Amino acid sequence: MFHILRCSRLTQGSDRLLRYNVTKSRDLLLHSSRYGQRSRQWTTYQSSSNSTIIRMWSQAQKALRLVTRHRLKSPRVALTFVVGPAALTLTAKLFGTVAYCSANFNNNLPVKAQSTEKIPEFSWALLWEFVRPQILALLGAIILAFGAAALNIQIPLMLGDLVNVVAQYMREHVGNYMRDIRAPALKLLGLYGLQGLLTTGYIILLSRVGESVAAEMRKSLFASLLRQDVAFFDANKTGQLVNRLTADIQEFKSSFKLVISQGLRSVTQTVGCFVSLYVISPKLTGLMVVVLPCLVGAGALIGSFLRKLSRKAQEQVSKATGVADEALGNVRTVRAFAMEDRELETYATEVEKSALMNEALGRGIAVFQGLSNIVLNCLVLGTIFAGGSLMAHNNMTPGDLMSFLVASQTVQRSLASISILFGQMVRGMSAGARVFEYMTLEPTISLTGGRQLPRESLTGRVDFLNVDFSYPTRPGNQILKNFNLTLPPCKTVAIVGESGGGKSTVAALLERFYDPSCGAVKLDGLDIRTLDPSWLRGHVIGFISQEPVLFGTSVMENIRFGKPDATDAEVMAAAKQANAHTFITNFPDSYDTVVGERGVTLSGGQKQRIAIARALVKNPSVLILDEATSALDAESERVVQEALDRATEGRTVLIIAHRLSTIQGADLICVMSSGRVVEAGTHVELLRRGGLYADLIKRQRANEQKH
Ligand SMILES: Nc1ncnc2c1ncn2[C@@H]1O[C@H](COP(=O)(O)OP(=O)(O)OP(=O)(O)O)[C@@H](O)[C@H]1O
Repeated sequence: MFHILRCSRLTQGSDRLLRYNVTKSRDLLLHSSRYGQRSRQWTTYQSSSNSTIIRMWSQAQKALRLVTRHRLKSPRVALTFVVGPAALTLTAKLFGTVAYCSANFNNNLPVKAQSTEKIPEFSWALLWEFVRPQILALLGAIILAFGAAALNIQIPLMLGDLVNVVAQYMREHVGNYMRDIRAPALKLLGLYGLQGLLTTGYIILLSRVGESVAAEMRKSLFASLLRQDVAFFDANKTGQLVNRLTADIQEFKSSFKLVISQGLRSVTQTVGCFVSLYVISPKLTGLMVVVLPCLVGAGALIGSFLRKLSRKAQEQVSKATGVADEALGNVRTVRAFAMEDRELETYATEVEKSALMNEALGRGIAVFQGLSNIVLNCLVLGTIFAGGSLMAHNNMTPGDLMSFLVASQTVQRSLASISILFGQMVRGMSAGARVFEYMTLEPTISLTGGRQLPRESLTGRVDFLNVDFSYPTRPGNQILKNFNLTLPPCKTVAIVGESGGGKSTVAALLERFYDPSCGAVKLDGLDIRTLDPSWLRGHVIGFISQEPVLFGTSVMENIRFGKPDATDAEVMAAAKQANAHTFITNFPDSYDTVVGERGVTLSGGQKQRIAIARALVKNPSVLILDEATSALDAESERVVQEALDRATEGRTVLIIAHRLSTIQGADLICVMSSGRVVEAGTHVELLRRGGLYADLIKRQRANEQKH
């Protein structure tokens, strides 16, 4: 029965592990679930230990009844009947649980935490900044946890007193059993009650501290991430950044809480119970001091082997999850190519590999547990033999032996938990260090600071003067070389040229997403590096891209994104200018229509017109259109083009174009090649010149005729 129970718990453990990994890609779920698992496991571990003591006591009572019935008065026999079976159950159960928990705890290590990626340094000073506002609650939690641990040291001694009363009554059959047992029993009960209260108190306080520290860390990290340069996001994957915001902070919070509560408790109990053990029986304690380190060492060896197995299994599960994540994320492409079966096959292969690895891990855990049970039962038997011999020579009472066994279990349990907590602390500090790394990162282009020009006097003239530029992620690849271009106020300038020639890069420099390595970008004759970047992006420049990104909120909120304090009337005026008002008001919820994730419920043309309204609501002096109509069909293009023509009136406009038909009316067309402008003029002038532009037009017309 015991074995079946254990097996079922093992299976549950693997299932949980698998579920946990399957949700890995969904960071938020993963981490709440991971924490859930950890606290569940910890509770299992704790409650099973506590229930073991209760079970031990009830078994001892059963044995006592047996002894009384058979009038067995010899202490040796009493020992065998009373303490022996109970202690055997206790130790087997306790260490079985410890083995299970240690193995399973390690199963749940995040792959990332074990990977070989460079780990930044942990900053205690920064942690202090977050903990300081909660210092009173934290001190309160520490005091309560310390009190609970101190009481736990008393429990074995009081259990011993209780057993001594029982044993004496059995031996002598004098006195009033109920009267004699009442005082120690009530004392023990009071102790349990007080310990329960202290435990509740410190868990509540610690959870308050943990949650508030984690929330502040999240806010601070998110604020720091939002401040970073665009180049930072070129170099770091969004998933990894979100991971720091969720997984790492969750890991740090769990470790912080566990290390303070359980760590303090375990260390206090280990030291306290060890002193108790020595006071009860120095000889037996000496024996334990010799044997215990050998067992702990052997356990650590097997544990490290299991950890390696666990890591491999988890990496495999992550791989399988990656396949599912990609297929589900790109389900339209999978459907369009009818690749469902192939995706399923790939996923199934990866899942089967991970199942095999987890099975091997399960076998390893089973062997570990089996061995632990055997060794620990032998240990208890040894203690009983040695203790029995001491009792036979009247050097120990049954109560002392009971106290010794319970206290030694507390020591073993505390040692096991310290070893687990040590690993947890290392992981927590690594996670914290990763969080602090980005929290302290200073962007090279700050969000604010610099001049803001009066709106009335702003002409909107833009100059690119001798600009050289390479992307920070590819410093060896120079995109712009001595690039010069002027956008005269209220004129439309189009840039055309080969794909990858650097047209969008010009727009990115104007928005000051990057700074040129040489030369300058000027607005109204002022280097934009001297201007306030938030003012520049928020008030001066409007940007409409080929694939507009909308947020999953209402149409109203999406347009207002361009100017948070815009009134409803301003939003509607912008929508009218963008040819969007009619289709928006045709929706049943009008401007309150929720557009779905990234605007998935709208057509391409509708999305684009909302994006135009979003750009127009801030009434920008300079408008950048990056291939704004190239993703649309002919009818949508016509409607959007109409909106754009209206939107560009009275502004300086930079059009980045592929389809040359849309820019023929531009005041100036610049042809880019090898990172610089090689031809410039109007459509007619350039055609007449018969250079690169004329070639591009010819090629495009030929292509159109072919189709
Ligand atoms: N964030 C980035 N990090 C590194 N390199 C980049 C980045 N963005 C673009 N590039 C590179 O810079 C070069 C110019 O890209 P850009 O997008 O400016 O070209 P483009 O002329 O707009 O191209 P297309 O017409 O195809 O959109 C390309 O070689 C591209 O690979």
